[in-house]
Amino acid sequence: MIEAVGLRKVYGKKVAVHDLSFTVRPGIVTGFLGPNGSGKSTTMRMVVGLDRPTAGQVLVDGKPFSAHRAPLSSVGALLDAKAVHTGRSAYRHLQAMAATAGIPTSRVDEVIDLVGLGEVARKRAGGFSLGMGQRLGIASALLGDPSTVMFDEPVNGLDPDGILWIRNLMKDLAREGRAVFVSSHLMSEMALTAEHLVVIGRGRLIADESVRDFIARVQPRGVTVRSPQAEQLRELVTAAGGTLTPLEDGGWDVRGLSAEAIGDAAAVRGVALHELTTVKASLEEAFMELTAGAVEYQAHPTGGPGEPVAVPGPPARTPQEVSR
Ligand SMILES: Nc1ncnc2c1ncn2[C@@H]1O[C@H](COP(=O)(O)OP(=O)(O)OP(=O)(O)O)[C@@H](O)[C@H]1O
Repeated sequence: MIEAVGLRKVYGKKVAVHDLSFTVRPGIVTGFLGPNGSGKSTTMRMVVGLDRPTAGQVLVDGKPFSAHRAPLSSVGALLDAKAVHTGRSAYRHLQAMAATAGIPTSRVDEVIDLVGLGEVARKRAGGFSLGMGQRLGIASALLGDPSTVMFDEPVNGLDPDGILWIRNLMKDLAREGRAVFVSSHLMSEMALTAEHLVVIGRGRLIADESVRDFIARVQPRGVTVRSPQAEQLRELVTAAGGTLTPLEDGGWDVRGLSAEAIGDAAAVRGVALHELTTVKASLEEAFMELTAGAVEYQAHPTGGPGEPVAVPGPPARTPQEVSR
């Protein structure tokens, strides 16, 4: 478990983290989100004592990381996967770490199996692919069987198999009762992995709540309605002040009315409905909306011919958004 209380970090004139308080609880995956430069890495480094807070404190299982007798058993961190690339084999690298921390060698074999590096464990880790390096970084993080794991951008640059593997691993680690804290830029991935979110912008807390509550803070994207009585549906929606746009598969996207209002109006007029679904915003849409004022390095549209415009438009609706 991680508890940050009034955490602050100043580099010269730059306030990287402002009075940040949040809790990462055991048994769930907590996603750590924020635009570039918002202070995620700085915060994670403070958790494991790699950066000293200017003010406030961060506790792991009730005490500072430095006060733990067996730090590798309190927090296992993957902060920079490249940092574990070495001239040694993966096995020797983990064995050296284990020896330093008083961890039995049998645990080295366990974590090598756990991350699926068995076949290459005796090869020089410096020659590893990004995905293999990531697995070795995770093996290092898990070596001490820690109660808390913390991963900074663990799926960066990985192929779909690697991403799926890390997603399942994080969920399994949480199911085992560990606190799992993970940062990522990939919103669709976070939506599939995290149950809870800590969201920051310019070093300040924007949200510390469930993914569901975070998404519920923004307006739904409309209501999908399907009816065999299309004409009557159109009339009743228009009469109630809503607008309809036909969907490719025969349904309607209704704006300006809630699902309840449409359902009630249809019931009064005896119009059958085969579908009535509120379309929630995706995590990405909610994130864009709620962090809009907190983007450190904003790209501005230049308007020049052929110039890419960096401000994102609303993404197309996906089945995932409908079902969330
Ligand atoms: N050692 C340092 N010295 C000076 N400024 C720093 C240092 N480390 C980070 N910063 C600044 O603090 C702010 C937060 O940086 P940090 O790397 O924590 O953000 P981040 O959310 O992890 O960003 P990203 O998503 O791009 O990795 C940035 O403005 C960064 O430039």
